[in-house]
Amino acid sequence: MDYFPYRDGELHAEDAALSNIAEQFGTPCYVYSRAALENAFRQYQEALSGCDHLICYAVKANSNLAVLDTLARLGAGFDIVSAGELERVIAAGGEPSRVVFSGVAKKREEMALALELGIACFNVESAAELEVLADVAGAMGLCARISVRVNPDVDAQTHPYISTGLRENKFGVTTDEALRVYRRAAELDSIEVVGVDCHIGSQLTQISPFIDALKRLLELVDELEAEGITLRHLDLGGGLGVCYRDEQPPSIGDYIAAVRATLGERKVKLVFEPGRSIAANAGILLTRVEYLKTTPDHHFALIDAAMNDMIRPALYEAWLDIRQVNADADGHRARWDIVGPVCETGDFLGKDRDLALRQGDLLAVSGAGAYGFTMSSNYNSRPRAAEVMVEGEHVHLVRERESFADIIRGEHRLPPGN
Ligand SMILES: Cc1ncc(COP(=O)(O)O)c(C=O)c1O
Ligand SMILES: N[C@@H](CCCC[NH3+])C(=O)O
Repeated sequence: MDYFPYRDGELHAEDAALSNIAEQFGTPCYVYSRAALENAFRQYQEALSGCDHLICYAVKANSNLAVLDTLARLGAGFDIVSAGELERVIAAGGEPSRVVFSGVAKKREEMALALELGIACFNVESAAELEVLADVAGAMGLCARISVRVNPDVDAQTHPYISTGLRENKFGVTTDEALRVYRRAAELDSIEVVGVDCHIGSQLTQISPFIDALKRLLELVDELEAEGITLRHLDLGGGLGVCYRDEQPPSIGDYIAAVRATLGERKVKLVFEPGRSIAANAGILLTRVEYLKTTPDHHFALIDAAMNDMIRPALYEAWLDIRQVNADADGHRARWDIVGPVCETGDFLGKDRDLALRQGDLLAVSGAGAYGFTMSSNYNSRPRAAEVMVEGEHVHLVRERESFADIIRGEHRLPPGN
């Protein structure tokens, strides 16, 4: 199902014409399809039917309240990495009892908030964190449910910046260290051991690294069981890739089926933390060509979106498809570099794209629903983009474009006379 189809020569989001959205809300603007989000989430649900599970959407991928609300209504849990993400989940109507808390450097006050709200589980990433958590929970007279994040040392075969399950990465603990952390956790009154987790990286396009990681976790589960420490859930993290260009990631169904087959008859609750595979292809970034400029070496299309709006191409050399909203455009056909207004040579959204462009044309950057807006910034004092969510032909403004007042909120000049 294509949630961003061409109809009568014009690109739409579901049944809403992108040109109307640009007219009404301006550009740059993130446009999300509610149906696409729901469809991806339901694929996880269907693949996990008949099996005790919790699908904790990774809030960092796209934390807009409307996105969280959409998923919460389908029964999603949430994977968070900060108190701010937890507050967002609550603000969107999510259930704290379905939240897992990942992150290598949780602060005491973040732990306290999560304990007060009664989250499902802390994914503990070090022995030192366990001690602090036990102390915070003890002082509150509460018990913290924990899982230990294991770094299984498997190669996720993805971009090095988004690979997290190798020995040299900062995430989690080795399996040997995990045994020690679990033994210590079992001794602490304010800690309840409930699970084990890992997250080996993002944008994985093969199943085998997931299965290798799972097998290592299962060995650990058995070792712990032999010591009398029983785990109730197994959290494989997120990481399933999507097709941005020509990648062929496994389908959600095939991935989950492979996990279930590896588990066999074991009775353990399965937890997943998908982000990208739910949100990436549910969003586009709508932008307008401000100017065209041809130099001796290059054709540049200067657009009104920039690396501050979508940093993935600059940060990971990520490739995102760029389509013309008007399919019948009869502009200047050339191989264009699609670049933004920011004063950095790395400010590009695409290079060498075969398009027929005119000044004023609208472009849609695909695969922008995950790690798009959430990684945006105010660099160059640019207001962050508006976000809209489409439902059929209805378009809801789900985040207003920032104003200059928003940008300088909280800043102060020096006191007069100094
Ligand atoms: C702990 C954890 N869980 C889940 C995710 C979501 O990953 P993805 O968006 O690749 O599914 C991430 C980000 O990579 C993460 O760090
Ligand atoms: N931000 C990354 C994904 C990292 C996920 C965080 N562990 C991306 O855009 O691909």
